[in-house]
Amino acid sequence: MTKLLEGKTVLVTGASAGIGRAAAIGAARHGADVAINFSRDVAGAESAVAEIEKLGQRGLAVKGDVSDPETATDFVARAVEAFGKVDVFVNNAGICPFHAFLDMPVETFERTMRVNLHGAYFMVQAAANQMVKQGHGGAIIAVSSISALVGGEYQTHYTPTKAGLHSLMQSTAIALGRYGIRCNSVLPGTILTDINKDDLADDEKRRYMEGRVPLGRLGQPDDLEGPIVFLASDLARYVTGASLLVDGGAFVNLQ
Ligand SMILES: NC(=O)C1=CN([C@@H]2O[C@H](COP(=O)(O)OP(=O)(O)OC[C@H]3O[C@@H](n4cnc5c(N)ncnc54)[C@H](O)[C@@H]3O)[C@@H](O)[C@H]2O)C=CC1
Ligand SMILES: C[C@H](O)[C@@H]1OC(=O)[C@H](O)[C@@H]1O
Repeated sequence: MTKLLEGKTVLVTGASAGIGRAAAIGAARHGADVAINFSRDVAGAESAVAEIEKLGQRGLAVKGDVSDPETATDFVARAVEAFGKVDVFVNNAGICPFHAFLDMPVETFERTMRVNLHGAYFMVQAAANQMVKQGHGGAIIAVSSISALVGGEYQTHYTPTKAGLHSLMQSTAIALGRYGIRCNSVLPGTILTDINKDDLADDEKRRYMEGRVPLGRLGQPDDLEGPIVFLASDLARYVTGASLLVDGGAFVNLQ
């Protein structure tokens, strides 16, 4: 297999499970040393690092809640201390506590904004500052969502954060292009992870969501591995400000 990220240092937020974990392990499989951020799941973080090391790469887990701006500078500083540089930053951490619109609790709305969007802003800023200091460019990838483009009845607090991430990548692509830093997003469809375990425990809902996908199945976390590695790699050297749907065709499936 051609390794696409040989010699690179990759940072991934929220990588103790799900899509972030798949991205981190995928980056290691492609030759990168990988630092992961995690919030609470120590066992998940340790096992992700163990998998990275099993692939012959260096791994590091740094604890921190991304809604706190200091987590961003700490994560980047710890990664640089361990690996000397940051080449790729993947903003993945996110929450989606499904809830109806009319009685959305203020704290659920604010927490979702703070984790998904404010956290991303400060993380991307910290990673970009490090890349600018290094002077040899870099790649930033945001795990946005198909929900950046379409709504969800129980996701009125969530979909604006995903549209915000998509927009953040477009604006940072402009702000950082002169430094050779590329900024793109992936837009996953429905991927089977902890974030939607309760929602999809309802068989009828799960069958409905599966039925919307032309490729005939819901996604798995490692379906994101290739698209994220590609955008991180030099194969995508002229790709910036772009977004890549990874949804089995769900978005285009009107009827
Ligand atoms: N699963 C899906 O269908 C889709 C997921 N996404 C996005 O993918 C990203 C990853 O989610 P999944 O892997 O699906 O779910 P997940 O629940 O397995 O992963 C979310 C990760 O974010 C971490 N996290 C949550 N709050 C955090 C905080 N305050 N600080 C640091 N880390 C925190 C969690 O610990 C977890 O590791 C999220 O941004 C989500 O919005 C986007 C589209 C579809
Ligand atoms: C959590 C949801 O299942 C998931 O999140 C998204 O961003 C997609 O829209 C899916 O609905």
